[in-house]
Amino acid sequence: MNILDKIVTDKRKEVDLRKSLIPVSQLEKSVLFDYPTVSLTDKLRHSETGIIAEHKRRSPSKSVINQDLNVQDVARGYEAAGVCGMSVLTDAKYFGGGLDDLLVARAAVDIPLLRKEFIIDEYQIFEARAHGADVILLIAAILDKKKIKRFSERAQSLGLEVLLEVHNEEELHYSIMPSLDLLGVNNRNLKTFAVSLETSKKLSALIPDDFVKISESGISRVEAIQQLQPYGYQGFLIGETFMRTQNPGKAAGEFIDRMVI
Ligand SMILES: O=P(O)(O)OC[C@@H](O)[C@@H](O)c1c[nH]c2ccccc12
Repeated sequence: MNILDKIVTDKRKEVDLRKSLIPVSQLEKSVLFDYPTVSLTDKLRHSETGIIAEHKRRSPSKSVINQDLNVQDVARGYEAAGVCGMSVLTDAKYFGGGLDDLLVARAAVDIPLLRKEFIIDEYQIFEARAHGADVILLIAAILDKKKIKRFSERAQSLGLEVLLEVHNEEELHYSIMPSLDLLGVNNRNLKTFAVSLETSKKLSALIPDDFVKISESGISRVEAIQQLQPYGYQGFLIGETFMRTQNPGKAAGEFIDRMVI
């Protein structure tokens, strides 16, 4: 079993348990459920930098990245740095995150928040909405076309935007549909952890212009972004490069400063 299969197997059990504890009807009653959402798409279309900064304590590929920070500080730091949005890992077992992190970030900042999660069930979309997300991630590698359609339509009906993540041409072919807002190319292969910016370059021409394109993972230098921009990328998802430092907000701010010189 590859790591992605393992994550999905565990996620199935986790979601079934969560569902039995908190029904959708209860999530719908949460204060945040009807709270207005902010558009990441709009922010990226009007930005010259397009940085989406991630909160990630650890990962299966890198083990511990940074366990010592508090989410509120990180979120405020990212917002002050001028990022377009923040991605919050909510998976506990493999990434050390949780839905509480999303709630704390929501209380701290107004920038668009992405729930970074392995979504395999519509229930998780209701959870995302109830915990202050503006955008959800759908990973093509773990979903089929029918699910992508059902989940993305559900998300949009709840006022959320949808970022679809792909890693290869085949995934792109079956998953492009009008109910998506943002198309992300993951430079990291989630099954092998191999990282290559070439993935973003190769797939860019196959993504229709109506979607905002995001390049995800393995970005550590401004030069990488300058290489990707001519391929039409308007968003850049960066985690480790910022989270490895003691002050991710400061690192993001310095990175952005270097971009606009
Ligand atoms: O830390 P990096 O290499 O900058 O990567 C961030 C982000 O792209 C990565 O965490 C990610 C992209 N897609 C995912 C799907 C699930 C979990 C994590 C991810």
